[in-house]
Amino acid sequence: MFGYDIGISRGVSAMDDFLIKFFPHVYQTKLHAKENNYCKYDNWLLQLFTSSLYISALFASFFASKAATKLGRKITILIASIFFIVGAVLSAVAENKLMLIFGRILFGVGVGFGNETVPLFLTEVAPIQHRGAVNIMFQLFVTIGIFIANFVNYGTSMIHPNGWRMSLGFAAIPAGKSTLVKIRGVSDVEAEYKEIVAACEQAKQVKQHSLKNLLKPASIPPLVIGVLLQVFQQFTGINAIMFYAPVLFQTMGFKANASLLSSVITGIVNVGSTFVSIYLVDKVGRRKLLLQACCQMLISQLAIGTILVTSLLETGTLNRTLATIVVLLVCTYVMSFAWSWGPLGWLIPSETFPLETRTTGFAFAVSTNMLFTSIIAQLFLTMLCTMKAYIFFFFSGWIVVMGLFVYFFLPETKGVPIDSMVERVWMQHPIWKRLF
Ligand SMILES: OC[C@H]1O[C@](O)(CO)[C@@H](O)[C@@H]1O
Repeated sequence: MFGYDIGISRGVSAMDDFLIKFFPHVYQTKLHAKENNYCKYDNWLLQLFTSSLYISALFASFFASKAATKLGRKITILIASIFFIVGAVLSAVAENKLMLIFGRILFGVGVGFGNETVPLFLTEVAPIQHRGAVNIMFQLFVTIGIFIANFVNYGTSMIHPNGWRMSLGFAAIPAGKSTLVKIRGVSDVEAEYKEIVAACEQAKQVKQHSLKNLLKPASIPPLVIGVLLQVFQQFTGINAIMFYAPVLFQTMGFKANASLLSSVITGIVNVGSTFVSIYLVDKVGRRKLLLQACCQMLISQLAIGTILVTSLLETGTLNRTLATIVVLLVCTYVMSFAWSWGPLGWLIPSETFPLETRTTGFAFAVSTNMLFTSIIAQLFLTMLCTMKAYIFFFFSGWIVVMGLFVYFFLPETKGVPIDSMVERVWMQHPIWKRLF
């Protein structure tokens, strides 16, 4: 659901029928703008369409953390599905901006609940030697969601005038199915009920006041790392590509169809490279993947920036060869993100908190992800409009900072049981051990 939405909003916000209905000014600007005008989609309300969802998910993740502790992980996931269905239906039938944004907000609550519980659940149930791989199933399905959304948008963009409604409404299908499966027969109720009772009992055992506990030494390193990994994950610039690839490729001078096609290609690379991570994460560990990716992302971004600044800004177009090189570089960039910062941004915070602060601590990581995703969603088009192709150098600078952070502050957590992090990881680390 999370991935599907990331993929859907970018395509929908470039569809003419959608713009004419809700953002006629943007449509007018688009009509009169040249193909490669960096500012044609710069409209704060249009950006709010994308980012409202993440702002609501940000707040929802804290309620979800309470629900995950009190009701258990499974019930919280079920609650997420209900919000997904209502939110998707409301935005699909929207007749005005208010309905549209309200639908996005409800959908965002679903994302907050889902993103809080699913990665935690996976980490907790996984056998230790495959913990990384099992957790990365979350990110794998995020990338698959993005990919499916690309295809859906490609098809619905040819259906006038209501194709965009289908794109938004289809989000209800997978959520609807899982909820129906949940509430299907009567025979399962007993087992389910027992699980809920057991979960509540367990939750009572865990000491409350977990907010206060977050400031204890055992929780400070995972909190700092969990929050910063998410900030950095977004400052790799990935969502500038994920949300706005069609817009970005059009801005670079590709024609409308070619730009959709290029984003389908990046979608395939994204899914494929996540499998690489599943295969490697419990073998080579987390640190090596993150550091390798910083090098590859840096080189790709610098090269894209240089090509665009030198040729596009001067001549206004990219020739075929350069355009192909840019697409290839976007692929090498997405590839390295997908086997590192994408999945590990979720895995590491889910495996490093002690039990008493796990759900609250993880909620900080989730909400930081949402906050910075929405900041990028909200600001990217404005940044593109002012910085133009120099935006790639802006993200490159961040990649250097995050590489240094990993090198100095992030210990390896591969193969360490989640309840032994304090003795086996934090107390052994040259910097973090000073806390104890
Ligand atoms: O696959 C790319 C996607 O992965 C995420 O970083 C989530 O982990 C999203 O913010 C991004 O759109």
